[in-house]
Order: sequence, then structure tokens, then C-alpha cells
Amino acid sequence: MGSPQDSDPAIAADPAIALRDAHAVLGAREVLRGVDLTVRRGETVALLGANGSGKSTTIRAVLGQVPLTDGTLELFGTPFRRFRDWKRLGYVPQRSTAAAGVPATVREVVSSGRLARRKLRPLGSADKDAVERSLELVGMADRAKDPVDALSGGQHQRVLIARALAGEPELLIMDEPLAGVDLASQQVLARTLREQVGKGSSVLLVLHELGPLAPLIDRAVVLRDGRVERVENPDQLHDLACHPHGDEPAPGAETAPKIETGSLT
Ligand SMILES: Nc1ncnc2c1ncn2[C@@H]1O[C@H](COP(=O)(O)OP(=O)(O)OP(=O)(O)O)[C@@H](O)[C@H]1O
Repeated sequence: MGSPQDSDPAIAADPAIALRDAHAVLGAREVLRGVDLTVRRGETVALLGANGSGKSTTIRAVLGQVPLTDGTLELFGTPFRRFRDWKRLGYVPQRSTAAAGVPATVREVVSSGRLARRKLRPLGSADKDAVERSLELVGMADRAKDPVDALSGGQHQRVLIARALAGEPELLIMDEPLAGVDLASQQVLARTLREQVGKGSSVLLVLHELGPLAPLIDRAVVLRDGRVERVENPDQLHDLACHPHGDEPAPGAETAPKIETGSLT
């Protein structure tokens, strides 16, 4: 997707993410073995690949949660070791790892997305407006006072997305945002992302199926065994989501509905 920022060559020259020849070790294994990943301003990039191919590790490396043993990372043109502008990033972790058992209301969780912007100051009117806008965007405004523990899995996911959006990030990173989410919530996410991208945000998301997000994806980077196997443009995305490693569908197999089911492998 093009963004208004594309017209500024200085900004367009600095991608939101520039990961080069990234290597990372977890336990005794080299899990990333030379990953190159660029997300330009205003671009929406999907990371695809089989279980264990290194998608989450790549995202965690971009966030600095997994150190690189080799290679380089720049965020918005700044080498990672000097990058401090965390308010420009929003992160939606895999649902199972976040907010479970937190004794907080929906609004409180979403408000925590403003932390990097307001530091330790109390919530101001701009903060409150951003929180309310994010709740509206994901369709959770009417649940704002409910404890997050009282939510379903898909509603939980919407709250985590709202928390990331509340920080008004220029780069939104999401790890399997469609996992376990019904079609209605997937469509809410698609609408939300479209709005973000329309404002010029960049998006990196791990997906197993493209679902309603397919029309929003500019490029798909397919990982295999800790390396980029290939990079595809939107024309190939349908086949990629169903057969990320180029496996042919069984003769007569119905592939189109698979993308829309939301049931993930
Ligand atoms: N903490 C860890 N210690 C050791 N190995 C790990 C650790 N976390 C992940 N791995 C290994 O790293 C590899 C890549 O894992 P990663 O979670 O990045 O894959 P993924 O592509 O996101 O998979 P999935 O689709 O299942 O979420 C896997 O082989 C996994 O077993």
C-alpha cells in the first residue's frame, strides 16, 4: 500500500524495519540463519511459513527480545542499539502469552498502550481520546468496564489490538492476530488495519492464513528453517497461504474456502 510518506524521499529511504542477514540462537540451536526482511513505510508485510520456521523469533528479534548473533537491524533508519523511540512501535503478541489472569478492566489494559507516550504522567485528554478511539475501532467500547478475564478469546485478541493501536504506532507488529478468531473478528481486524495503513502506518504480521487480510498484504515473506525461502507479491498470495512451501493441492481439492475459515493449522 502506498502511503502519504512515500512522497518524502528522505523518509521513504528509511524503512520501518531493515533486518539484514539476521542470525539468532535459542537454546543450542541456530533458529535464524540469515533472515533478510524489509518493511517499508506504509507497507503491510506478512511473514508466512510452517510451524517452527522462525516467524515468531524473527518478530522477537525485531523487537529486541531475541539478540542477534550476527547481522544488522535498523528501525526507522536507526541502528537497533541506538533506537529508543519505542512509542513508534505497537506490538500484539500471540494471544496465549498476554493478559491472561490480569486483574484489570478492558479500558485499563488498552490504556496501558499509552505508557510509552505519556511516560509517568496521568492520562490526559489526548490519551483518553486515543483509548476510546481504539476501543471503538475494534468494537469493544461497550465492554470497556468489564474485566479482561470475562472476555472470550477473540474479544481478548481485539483488546490486545486496541492496546497496540492506542499508542498510535507508526509500525504495528502482530504475531498471529487471526489465531482462534472468528470471521467477524477477522473482518474487524481487516477494517482496523486498513484504517492504520490509510494513515501511513507500516504493518508486519505473522499469519498462517490470510483470510480477510489478503487484500491488505503488499508482500509475503515465506520462511523455512530460519531462512527466507521466497518473497511473493499479492498475485501469489492465495496459493501461498494454502501451500506455503509450494505443495500442490490434491487434485480436485477445494482451496478457496480454506482462506476464509479462520481455523488455523
Ligand atoms: N526458547 C526456545 N529455546 C529453544 N528453541 C526455541 C525456543 N523458542 C523457539 N525455539 C525453536 O525455534 C524454532 C523457531 O520457532 P518460532 O517460534 O520462531 O517458529 P514459528 O515459525 O513462529 O512457529 P509457529 O508457526 O509454530 O508459531 C523452532 O524450532 C522452535 O522449536
